[in-house]
Amino acid sequence: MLPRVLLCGEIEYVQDECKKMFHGIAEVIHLVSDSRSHFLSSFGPGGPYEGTVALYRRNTSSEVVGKFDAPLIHALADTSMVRWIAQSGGGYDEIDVQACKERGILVSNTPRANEDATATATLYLMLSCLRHFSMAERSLRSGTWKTPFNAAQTHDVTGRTLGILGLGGIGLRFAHLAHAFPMRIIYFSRRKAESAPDWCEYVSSVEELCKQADILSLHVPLNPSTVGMIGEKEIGTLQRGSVLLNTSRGRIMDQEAMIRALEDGHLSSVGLDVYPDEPRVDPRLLTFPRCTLLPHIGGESAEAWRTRELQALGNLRAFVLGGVGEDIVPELRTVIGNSTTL
Ligand SMILES: O=C(O)C(=O)CO
Repeated sequence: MLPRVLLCGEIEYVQDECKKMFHGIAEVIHLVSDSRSHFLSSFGPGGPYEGTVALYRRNTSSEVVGKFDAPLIHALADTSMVRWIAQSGGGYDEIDVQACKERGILVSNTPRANEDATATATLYLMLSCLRHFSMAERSLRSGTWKTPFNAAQTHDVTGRTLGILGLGGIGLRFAHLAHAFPMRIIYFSRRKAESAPDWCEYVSSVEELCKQADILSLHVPLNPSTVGMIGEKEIGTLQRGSVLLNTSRGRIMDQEAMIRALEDGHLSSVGLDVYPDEPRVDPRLLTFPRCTLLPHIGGESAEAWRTRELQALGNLRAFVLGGVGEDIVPELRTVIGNSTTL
């Protein structure tokens, strides 16, 4: 019997490639569960997922199965042969990687795949927040032409200082896109990025970044050390009238502090693609017409989706063939070699 690979979330863009990639080496099966308990009880003998050694995972699967939190990972390790989870997406905050580490399950993600899409979305948010493009379009569509758009409250990009928090793939790509404009670009990362161009200045702390920037853009992954990283103190350190952009994860921001700063005008607007409790959007955010709000579509373009599906499946294929795939998430890189073979 061939080992089985379970798709927790559909492949939409590379179905033919998927068939070819696993032909003769693994049987690709689909999620049939309608609940978390059914999912977890289906890996045993005679169950629909018997013989599954690896999972492909999209965040959409959490609607049925829930997040891959510690209880799910432990149950999976107890009841199945699953040793690899290939997350489709750059963010893997819905998977408890520490629990995976304890149980010898490796996790890969798809860095690079949606760098361009997410950086472009961030650029759009920056321009829209400064020039109120989203508000202007809403006024046209509602039949009021330019009202309540008010040019006196909009601003050019020229001369602004863009502060980038996290110069990984997306942060760096955004820096390159923004460099087309006459602005100063600074960044803070845990360490100085070797790939940073000369014009992208390193500052030594988040505080310094907030002091100098009048547009702050967040590009760090969500993990226990980044939850609430931008809160009251950091927002207060930004200059009055600053703009905040977030295309990473909602919980990196303290949403209450952000809303208070919008209410008292300390932040002139925010451009968001992500929220702490998606798909719920705090209704208070909808009352600030100058903010641009997207429904977490930053990383979604046809090219990005295709690339991330291929990359995640490639990681699974490498695991099935050789016991280890690529793109293992940083927290688990030291585990390679333990418990990963079929
Ligand atoms: O790749 C991800 O994790 C995303 O959230 C894309 O927006």
